[in-house]
Amino acid sequence: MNQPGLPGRALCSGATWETPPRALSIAGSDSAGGAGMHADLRAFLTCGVHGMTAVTAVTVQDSLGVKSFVEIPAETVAAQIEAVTSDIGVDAAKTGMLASASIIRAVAKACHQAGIGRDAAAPFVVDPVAASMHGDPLLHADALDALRDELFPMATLVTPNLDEVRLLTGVDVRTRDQLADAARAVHALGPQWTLIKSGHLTEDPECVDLLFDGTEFYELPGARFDTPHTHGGGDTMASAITSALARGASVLDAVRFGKRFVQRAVAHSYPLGAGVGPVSTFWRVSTKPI
Ligand SMILES: Nc1ncnc2c1ncn2[C@@H]1O[C@H](COP(=O)(O)OP(=O)(O)OP(=O)(O)O)[C@@H](O)[C@H]1O
Ligand SMILES: Cc1ncc(COP(=O)(O)O)c(N)n1
Repeated sequence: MNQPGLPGRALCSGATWETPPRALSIAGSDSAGGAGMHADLRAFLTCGVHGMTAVTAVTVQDSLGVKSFVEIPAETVAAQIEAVTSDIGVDAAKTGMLASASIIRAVAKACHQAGIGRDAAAPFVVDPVAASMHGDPLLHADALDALRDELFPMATLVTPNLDEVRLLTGVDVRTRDQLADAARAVHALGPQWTLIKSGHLTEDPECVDLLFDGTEFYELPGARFDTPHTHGGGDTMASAITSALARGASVLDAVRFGKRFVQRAVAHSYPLGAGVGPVSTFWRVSTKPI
């Protein structure tokens, strides 16, 4: 759904800027700046994509966990999606924290109307965020059915971690060779592609994620870095994938790019506060003196 942007605007000495691909994050905010829509916008920027947001919830969060959150009314979430997609357009979208069943239903309807989804013009990445890495819930327990029934069948790609796999399907993955069972069980919920992330297999010396299209399995190998600072890793990966999709990549290429991107982000993670620090995209931007 690449629509021509406004004509490039002359800045200085003949320079012009063209409208970059446009990606939409439907997610919660993280006051600590590590995860959620903050991570999404950083990944979009560093992947050369214009980022837009539909905020679903405002969390009170620091490096030690989520203290509380307030939800945005479902109709306001839908209105944000409607506003930006009808005026600006969208080349790919992703979801993160959705908080409640009513927000999920509103997102599904608004995305369908905006041409976002597996059978629509703009690819749709559903990251089924259920809890923070500290275990604080970010999704009401009664919203799982809505996630499974309304959103998964619309998704171009779903990207659960192993806790989310267990919540959604009951499959409990303890070793790498059980990832394929998890991928089959998640895939049965209706997405076009399924990516099972292996970050929580902490006994495994590597981080080998598994991608499945319903027929073929694709292993995504990667080193496991010895760092506790992986806050926002899932959001960063899903947003890098969404950026690549917005730029026209195939799902397989986009996921391979997302894996390389998050690997480097984990490798450059840093401590922050008294708890867990974020993965970093600083390696993609200039740190020259200002
Ligand atoms: N210590 C690590 N070293 C290298 N890669 C990692 C590490 N931890 C996670 N990853 C990778 O980061 C990506 C995110 O995986 P993970 O399973 O942690 O998702 P998540 O739980 O949704 O992330 P988040 O921490 O944001 O909740 C995957 O590609 C995973 O393999
Ligand atoms: C708003 C928001 N969205 C997502 C996460 C998950 O990230 P993590 O699992 O790294 O805590 C989070 N903590 N906050």
